[in-house]
Amino acid sequence: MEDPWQEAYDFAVEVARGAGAVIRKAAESEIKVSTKSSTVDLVTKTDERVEKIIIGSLKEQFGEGTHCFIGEESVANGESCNLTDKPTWIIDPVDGTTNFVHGFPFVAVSIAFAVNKQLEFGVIYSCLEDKMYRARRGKGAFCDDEPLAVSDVADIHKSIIISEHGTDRSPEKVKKIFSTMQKILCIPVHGLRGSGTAATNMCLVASGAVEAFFEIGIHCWDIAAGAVIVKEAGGVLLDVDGGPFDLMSRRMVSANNETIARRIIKEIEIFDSERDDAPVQKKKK
Ligand SMILES: Nc1ncnc2c1ncn2[C@@H]1O[C@H](CO)[C@@H](O)[C@H]1OP(=O)(O)O
Ligand SMILES: [Mg+2]
Repeated sequence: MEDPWQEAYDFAVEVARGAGAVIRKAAESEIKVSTKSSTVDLVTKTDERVEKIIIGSLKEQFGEGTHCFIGEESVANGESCNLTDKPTWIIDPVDGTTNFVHGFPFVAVSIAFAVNKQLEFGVIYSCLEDKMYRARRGKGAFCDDEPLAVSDVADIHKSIIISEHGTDRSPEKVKKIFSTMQKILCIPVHGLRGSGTAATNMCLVASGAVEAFFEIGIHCWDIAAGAVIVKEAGGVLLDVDGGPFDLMSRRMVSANNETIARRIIKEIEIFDSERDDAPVQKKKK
């Protein structure tokens, strides 16, 4: 078969659009909030409902036996988070749940697809802005059919960098996060930002609106689709220690180029976070 995954790619775009419409509608009604690992780790009925809709549609289209599914809420409910060679969908139904709860206007549906552990395509629908980002390996990245390209800034002093604070409030981790941000701010850079969703942050790198986004603590479903979009827009992905990007490692630097990525890496204070594919799966965040 010449182009085996085009149908899956097109279908993912439509599924993301439909899921985004459900989220938009839910954002207009009363949002009932529960918590997962801590009081700041939020989940809503919409997260669970939208994940069921997405996985249900994909299973109906592609069959349950041949394709595997890694979804944020399924993993929180005890399902496995192992990436195998099988065709695998990696799904975050509502990336930016805290934003969704507060009405902060960046919320994204993130759907990625990997085969033989290689990411084939990624779709991110920023549903409150109504922007559809997508990329297929080797075929470029787009936002609503406009090609995307990363910024050409190579001087860190002329950059905007995104990072986030995560959901862990242990003082040692928060201290490292703020110390890293302080060091980067004082390089100095033009500014620090954060949209509250890793998926949208990666789209901002791919669009050239910022030069880099890095974070420790994120999960594979937060960054899988964004990884394809950043790469296809001409950007780079690295581990926070400068090694190769590892989707299951819960940490990542995405940037417009390697010079910017490596300059940021010099300042990052690394802290531990259990891998997504750690042998014993607990409820974690
Ligand atoms: N423990 C964690 N630490 C850091 N970021 C996390 C995190 N858990 C989830 N994230 C994700 O990182 C971004 C903000 O830090 C969001 O995309 C958020 O996804 P979520 O909204 O789906 O939970
Ligand atoms: Mg997420």
